Parts: sequence; C-alpha cells; structure tokens
Amino acid sequence: MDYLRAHPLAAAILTILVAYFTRATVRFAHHRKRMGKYPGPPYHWLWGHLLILGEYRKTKPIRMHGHYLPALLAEDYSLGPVFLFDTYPAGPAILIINDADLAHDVSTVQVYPKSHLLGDALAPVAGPENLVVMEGTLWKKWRTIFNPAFSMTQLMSLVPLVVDSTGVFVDNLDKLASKNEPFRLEEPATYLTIDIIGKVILDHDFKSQTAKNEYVDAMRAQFTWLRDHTSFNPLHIYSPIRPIANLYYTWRMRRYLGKLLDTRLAARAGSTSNTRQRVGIDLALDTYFADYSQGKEDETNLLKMDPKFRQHVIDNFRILLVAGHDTTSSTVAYALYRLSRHPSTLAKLRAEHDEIFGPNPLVAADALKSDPYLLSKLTYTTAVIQETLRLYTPATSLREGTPNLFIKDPSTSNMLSTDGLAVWIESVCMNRSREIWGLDVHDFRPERFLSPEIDDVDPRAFRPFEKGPRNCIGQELAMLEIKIALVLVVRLFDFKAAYDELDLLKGDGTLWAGSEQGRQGVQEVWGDEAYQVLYATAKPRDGMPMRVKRRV
Ligand code: HEM
Repeated sequence: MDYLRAHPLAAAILTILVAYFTRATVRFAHHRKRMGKYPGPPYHWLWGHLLILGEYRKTKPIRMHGHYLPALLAEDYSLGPVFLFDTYPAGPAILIINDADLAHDVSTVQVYPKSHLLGDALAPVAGPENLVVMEGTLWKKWRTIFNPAFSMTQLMSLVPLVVDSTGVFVDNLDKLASKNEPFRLEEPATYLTIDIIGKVILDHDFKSQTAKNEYVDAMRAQFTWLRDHTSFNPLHIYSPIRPIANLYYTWRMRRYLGKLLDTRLAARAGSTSNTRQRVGIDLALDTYFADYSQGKEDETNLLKMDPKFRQHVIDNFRILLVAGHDTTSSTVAYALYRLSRHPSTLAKLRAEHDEIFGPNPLVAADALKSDPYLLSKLTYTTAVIQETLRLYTPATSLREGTPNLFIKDPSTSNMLSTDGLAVWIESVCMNRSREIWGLDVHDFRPERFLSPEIDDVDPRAFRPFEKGPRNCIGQELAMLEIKIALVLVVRLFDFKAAYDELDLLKGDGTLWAGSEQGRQGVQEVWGDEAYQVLYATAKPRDGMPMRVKRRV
C-alpha cells in the first residue's frame, strides 16, 4: 500500500489492469451463461465448446476444413435444425443452420447481412469492399452491373472460348500422361478456370495454363499468406510479416488490373464502333460513363477516373477472379477423382457422352462449338456434378446476427437471439444429413439427383450456390465449365489417385509444397483421404495427387 501511495503511476496502471480484468471476467461469465441456454452439443460452463473442439483435433485431420465440423457434430451428437458452437474466446460463437426452412428464412426471407468475419478473411484477396461482402445499394449497384456478364445468352456465346481453354487443359493432361509421374491435379485445373474467368470478365487471356503470369502468381502467393484459421500457433496468428506480404501482393494485383482497365479505356476512346463482345469490364465502364458524365465519354472522364469507382471496379474484378476460379477448379478435380473410384458411374457418364457427341471423343470440341446447347442434354453429367458438389461443398454462407434478428427453433419453438453471433448457413451439414439423403449419405451416387429420387428432396436443402438475392452470380458459368471439362476429358483419360505417392511430390514447386505440416496423424474424414482443406477456399488436400493415362 505504502509503495502504491509513493508511486502514483504504478497505482494508476494497477487500477486500470484490475478494471480491465474485472470487465473481461464479467463479460466472459455473461457470455458463457447466455450461450449455455442455446441448443447444441454439451456446453462447459468454463470452456464452452473448446474441449469438444480439442477432441476433434485429436481424432480428425488437423488440416480438415472447418466446415466439416458442424456436420460431424450434428452426426455425433444428433443435433437438430439449429445449434450453437462456441469457441469463444479463441474463435467466434456461431449459430449453425442445419435445416432447409431456416436456411430459406436466413437467405431469402430476412436476408441476413454477410458476416464481418467473411469481410476480414476476404480483404487481402479482394479489398474491404467487393461483391461478396458489399451490402445495400452499393451491392445492388454492382450486382446489376455484372449480372448481364453471366446471363445464359452471354455464356452460350462464350462456349467456344471455354472449349478452347479446355483444349489447352487436355494438352497439359496429355503431357502429364506421357511423363507417367504423379502430379497435383488442383494445379492444371486451377489454371484452366483462371484462364476462363479472365476471358469471361476481362476479355483477357492470362495464359496461365502455358506460362507464368504476374497476376496469377501474385494471387496464388497471396493465398499462401492468408491466416490459417485451423492453426493455433501464435507465431502464425501474430506473424508480423503477413500484413506486409498482404500489402505487397495486393499492390501487385491492383497494378496489373489497373493497367488492363487503362488499356480498355484507351481502346474505347480510340474506337467509334464497338463490335467486340462486351464482357464484365465493358459493363463496368458503361456504368462509369452513365453515372459520371451522363453517358458522354469526354476527355476528362477518360483520363481521370473517380478513385473510389476505380477501386471498386478493380476489387470487384479481384473477387470475380477468385470466386470465379477456385470453387470451379476444385469441383473439376473432385469429379475426376470420384469417377476414378467408381468405374460403373464413369462408364455411364462415358455412355452419355457417346450418345450425345458420337463415339469419337476427338470431335466433341467442335460439336460443342457449333452447338453449345448440346450441354443442356447432359442429364447424367449434371447429376455427377451435383453429387460432387454435395460431397465436396466448395462454399457456404456466413451471415451476421443482429439484435433485431431471431431464429425460431422448430424443435422447441424458442426464439433464439442472433445478437453478437455469426449465423452460418451450413450446407455441408445438410449435404451430409441421413434424414435428407438416406443411409448411404457419405457414398458417391449421382443417381440420387435423378428423378424420381430427387423429387422427394426439398429443393431448398441442396444449396451449393446458395439461394436468395445473394446467391452465386457465376453458377451457370461454373456448371458450363465443369460440364465442358468432363465432356472433353473423361473419354480420353483414366485417372488414379496417388495419395500413397505424396512423398514424390515433396518440393515440387507448387503452392502445396510448403504445406508439410499436418501430414501426421489421421488423414481421412468419413473414410475419404481427399478431404477438403482451407486454402483461401475449400480445396482438395495436398492439391490432389493423381496419375493420368491416355485411353484413346
Ligand atoms: C462450383 C463453383 C461455385 C460454387 C460452388 C459457388 C458457390 C457460391 C456460394 C455458396 C456463394 C454464396 C457465398 C456467400 O453467401 O457468402 C457464392 C457467391 C458468389 N459467387 Fe460463386 N460459386 C461457384 C462459382 C462461381 C463463379 C464461376 C463465379 C464467377 C465469377 C462466382 C462468383 C460469385 C460471386 C461474385 C458471389 C457473390 C454474389 C453476391 O453476393 O452477389 N462463383 N458462390
């Protein structure tokens, strides 16, 4: 006491510390008391759900994507349509939606805002304001600008471009087949979808399938510098280098796209007629001139674009380039992987392609170019893709709870406050639900998506592209790309997973080469060695090691 009286500064610091810890303890106790009342797995008064999380970290792969966890919890603890998972203070408290009706309410009726956690995670790849996280009139404006770039008519006119890029993918698989060595399928599949989205949005060929590209390198490098939310390593969490790396790669990406924008502007100024196909970049520029100079493309507007608009255009291109390649490439890779494990499904798929395109696989590319509407005849192929999306859901929707939004728990009729919680439309839970899909829920069986079986499933229970106003803008494009890839690939090649040969790929120069950690211990989820990991989005573990052989 005497010491404190003699040292007023020390006394002040001590008072602040005591006040801080008292406040934190009261908040913590209040949080635990409130969360303990929500439905969910057993809740510990001190640890919340942290102990359960710890158990899963022992029994499941350390790198397993976090979106498996609610589905495992729902299965292991027989949880209902809505439940809480609370890892506070290590992570957020999340209300998990495991029901078609509630998912409809959150996505389409109430239209919950996007979670700030999503915004934080996406900021390094696409800036703080981008189409995925924008809200209100700003979101509506940009969604309206880009919608026409993804209309069915526009996409059908782009089929020849997609077929050409897929032709390069086929050439690359051919080269890999002649090398007769394992490789990571995620890489060529990713470069394929990057090249396609570049053409669709920017009328720009990144040519990433055949050479290194500055933008693609910076974007992929940025992925390796994102925070890994499955890691509890303080050196990783508080890395002082990550923010610097994030700034550097952001600068490189923005510089590349800024140059493309300026070139397009200059080309526009120099041309009187516009016969070129109009893609996303043109639609954004049309809006700029409409908003800023009543449609008049005068000198001043051409030379000096409003900085805020410029940032929005560039960051929206960045998000379209990320969202437009990652999920699609993983689905291509997973479809080929699953087909390699199910010979009878593969045979049925090949038979459908023989029937629609004729028995010679080498003429399918030309057939597609001259009649893109052949794609609509691919019923079984569509079922294969849907079954792949069910088992390997590439993305889900994280929303923000607010004081005025409540969820009615159908099993108790209790109104659950969403205040301070993240609300997760967890389609993985629904995709792995026995109640919805039957006892063989973890099996790959595309027939479940064919009539009459699918007629018994609530259409709102299967939502790989989400539903409501914030649904995926690129869903038709994605389906079109994956169908074209399957048509041009499955009859030419045989694939074989090569997880047992992973050691041969050590240090292979891909972005997977650095992810050696977590290779020990359990390496399967629901018996599947190709489980998803978080690498910006949900990707196949270790980039999906494969071998490929030419068939014809
Ligand atoms: C298999 C492929 C794909 C899947 C499974 C998928 C899935 C999804 C999902 C679940 C959402 C909702 C995310 C949320 O609520 O936060 C979404 C939104 C979005 N997706 Fe996709 N996506 C795919 C391909 C694409 C493609 C090719 C593009 C093309 C650019 C794209 C662009 C977007 C954009 C911009 C949004 C935000 C839309 C908005 O909020 O208005 N996606 N996607």
